[in-house]
Amino acid sequence: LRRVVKNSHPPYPPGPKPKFLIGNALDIPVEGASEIYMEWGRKYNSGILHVEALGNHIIILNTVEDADELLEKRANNYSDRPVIPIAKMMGWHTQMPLLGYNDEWRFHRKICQQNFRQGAMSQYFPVQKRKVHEMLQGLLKTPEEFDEHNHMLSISLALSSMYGYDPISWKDPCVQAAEKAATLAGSLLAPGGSFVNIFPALGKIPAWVPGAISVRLAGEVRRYTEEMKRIPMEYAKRKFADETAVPSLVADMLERKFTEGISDEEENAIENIAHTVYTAASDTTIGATKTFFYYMAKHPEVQTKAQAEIDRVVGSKRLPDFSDRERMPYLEAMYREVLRIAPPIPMCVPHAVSEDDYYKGYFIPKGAVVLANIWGMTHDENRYPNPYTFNPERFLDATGALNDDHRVLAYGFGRRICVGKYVGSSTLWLMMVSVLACFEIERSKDSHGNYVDMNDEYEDFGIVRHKKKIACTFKVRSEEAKKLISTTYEA
Ligand code: HEM
Repeated sequence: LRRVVKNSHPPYPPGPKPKFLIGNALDIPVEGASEIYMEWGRKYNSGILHVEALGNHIIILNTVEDADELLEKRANNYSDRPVIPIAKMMGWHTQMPLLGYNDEWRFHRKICQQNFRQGAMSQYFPVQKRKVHEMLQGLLKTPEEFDEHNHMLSISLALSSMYGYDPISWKDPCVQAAEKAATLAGSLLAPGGSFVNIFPALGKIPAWVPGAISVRLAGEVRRYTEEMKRIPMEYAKRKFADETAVPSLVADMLERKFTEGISDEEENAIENIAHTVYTAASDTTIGATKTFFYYMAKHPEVQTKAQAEIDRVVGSKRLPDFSDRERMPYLEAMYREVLRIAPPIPMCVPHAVSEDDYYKGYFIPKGAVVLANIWGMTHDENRYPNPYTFNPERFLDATGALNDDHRVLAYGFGRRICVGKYVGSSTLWLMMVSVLACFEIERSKDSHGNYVDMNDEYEDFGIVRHKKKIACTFKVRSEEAKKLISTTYEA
């Protein structure tokens, strides 16, 4: 009786009824989770939901108000991360988004904040401009390979700014290792992607045992991940020794190491951060760029308005620059709309609860995983009327100036909010404005001149969601634009 009294607590938030022994294991969605959780929200008439599978509790937050209350105001209790057994087997457990809420994470976060705060952004402008110009050059030469140019922009930008490593082609061994690691890891990290996440003991089965697929795949990810770390790190060290290193996070660390001296802890943290940025920054920026291409091809009228603003502010004698940003409200609204209509991490990176908590009369147990449904929040009709329509004007007032909705929910919440959001924002903005300054993006046509169907689907890779490949063309806007791309690139 004493145990029953001690263990009694208010109810969990509403959700599907758990089944005997397995709880909600079969209810937890594997694909399109954000839409399903929104439906549950309507069904159970609640913005906060609960499911339980094999002793693991999951809390889903469908509204900004609940996310603000728990992840922001009660951040002390909601900033941990769940332990994901397969991540350790892949060698990803030291990546910053997966670190627990502890001193190691605080130390990493401090270094990131020093390097990626808004005031430090101008140090990345030269490399961002160079990489975006390389993308324009690629789109000019081989427009049909727009998807590869998109991947190259994000991957090479991260490698260049973190290590001073400049991959020149898609076939670069480091880029290849990154692509393979990301694809395999995506499938293993997806909900239900590996039984090891549910039964950690399965991770101890040797890879050669028939059926130990997750163990084998995790081993492959680990090998590719080691390559992703080794190749650019060795390169950075070689360049430093030759005194030919260009500015980068790692070059700066090596410089300080051999002049003033730094602790092993700091050296380790910087190596981790360099590697984290390369994975955290690329998949998200690639996803947002795919969405941008898709909506431009789908909505030529939006493209025309954005190009009119670019022509008015920048003209045709130069390419756009960061100093133009403040004078381009329509482009800014478009950047916000791209991240609203398709947030690249629709269910956020999971947070975890450090201590038992009570909210709105419900019980939230210690250790519960908290999923913030970012997609659900950016498709809330009360916040964004006609949420499925791509409409940058929702971020403008009647005079065409930006309204006061400055918050980009796609970057997450509280103390774990994306620490690279200013880097992401400046890269995406410069990419969008530069591509539109130089190209018309159009739906592809068949041999009879009829538009071919656009694929409207998205697909999930682990926690990241990307637009499926689309058929579109990139036509350079003018001879002047063509010349600008070539000459700026050569300069
Ligand atoms: C469009 C671009 C991006 C989007 C949409 C995005 C989104 C996110 C989200 C949703 C989170 C989790 C937030 C939370 O847990 O509440 C996150 C975490 C993180 N992001 Fe980004 N991100 C982007 C670009 C970047 C870039 C460019 C960098 C690096 C320069 C970066 C580095 C990180 C890191 C290190 C974390 C982990 C933070 C922590 O756990 O404390 N991200 N990002």
